[in-house]
Amino acid sequence: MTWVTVEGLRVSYGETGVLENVNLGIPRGSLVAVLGPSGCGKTTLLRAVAGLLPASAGTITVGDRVVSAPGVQLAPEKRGMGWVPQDASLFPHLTVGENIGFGLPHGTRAERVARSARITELAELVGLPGFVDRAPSQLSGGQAQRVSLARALAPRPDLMLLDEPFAALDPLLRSALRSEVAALLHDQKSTSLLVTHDQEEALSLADYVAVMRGGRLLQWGTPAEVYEHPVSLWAAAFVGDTVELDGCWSDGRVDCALGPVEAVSVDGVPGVDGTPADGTAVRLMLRPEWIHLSPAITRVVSPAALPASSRAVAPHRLGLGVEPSGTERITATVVSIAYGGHDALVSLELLGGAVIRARVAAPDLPKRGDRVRVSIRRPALAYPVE
Ligand SMILES: Nc1ncnc2c1ncn2[C@@H]1O[C@H](COP(=O)(O)OP(=O)(O)OP(=O)(O)O)[C@@H](O)[C@H]1O
Repeated sequence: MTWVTVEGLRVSYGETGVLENVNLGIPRGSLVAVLGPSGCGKTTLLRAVAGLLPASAGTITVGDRVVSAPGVQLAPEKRGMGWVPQDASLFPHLTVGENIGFGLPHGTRAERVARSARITELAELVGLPGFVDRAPSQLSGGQAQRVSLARALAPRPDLMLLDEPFAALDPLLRSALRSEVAALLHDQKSTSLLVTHDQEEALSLADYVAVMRGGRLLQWGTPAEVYEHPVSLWAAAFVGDTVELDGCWSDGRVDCALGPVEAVSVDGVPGVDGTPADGTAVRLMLRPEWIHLSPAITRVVSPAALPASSRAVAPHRLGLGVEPSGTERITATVVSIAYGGHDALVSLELLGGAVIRARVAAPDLPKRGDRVRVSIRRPALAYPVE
């Protein structure tokens, strides 16, 4: 069920338009990541939803409450939203507990008792039960961010807004804290909107990803939909690594430097009823992990019959599960390997001189200079030539 709806949102700074016709539907209890490059308008979107910026057109609804519409501009504190900023922004003169309880009423005795219980509950929830009397200056960056999260969650908001909440943390802490926070938000059944320019963060945390560019939403989908079926080459390259080759459409395949590669055409490739005409020029896109490498064996010889120095690349070193069937295979030479620990990007020179990159699990790496055969694990995507 859609809980938060943003329709036709336009936001400007003076004469300069920043957001144009933004539409979003956030299902209740889900975490949506808005992913886009610096300056595309992510923070502006979050601020408009929070009520910190007026919209010049469009409607924002939370549940059955219209919080922003022509003639309606509900004040931020009346919107029932929690905000987690990039830098925690704790009140330095208050303790951790007072920070967490900041948005909770405490006029009556019953409210003070409930507030105190909620502070204890949230301090435990974010893993800081012994910290309530500490000053914010005595916290690490990660601990401060947890307090900021607890403060935003305390009044049980209808919508959590998170503005690049992990950007200021070091990479190891960032990845640990973001999984923790995502689990916590799910456990609390929070509906959350997070903005980030980090694709790994968006893909690993979110239930849905909205890709944004130049003040507009380019694509909406689950992380897998956005990664595996990007709407444009720009979106493909922004969301992950790509291998791109020019080619020519021919009956469900694209003839390119990899030979004929099975492909699906993306909207915009000229054709009839979504099917491109044979001979249409296209740009083929694959993810590096869709490329499979196997040893370039040209004749069957028992390995035991060969001296050790001349044995071909051992199949187990090339991540050879079952080789995909039905795909064309082409020979290539390994020209370089960018080692990344868990896996590596292996650059391969094809016969015509084109260089492509394949992602290979690290224990199964070939060596520079090895000859390998290349096959494709799944249909590639064909985009219009830009
Ligand atoms: N107060 C302002 N007055 C005028 N222009 C602004 C103002 N704040 C932001 N902008 C402009 O609006 C555009 C969108 O800014 P915004 O901060 O929303 O982008 P962003 O995607 O969040 O970027 P980043 O990832 O770098 O934080 C940018 O071009 C920015 O220069």
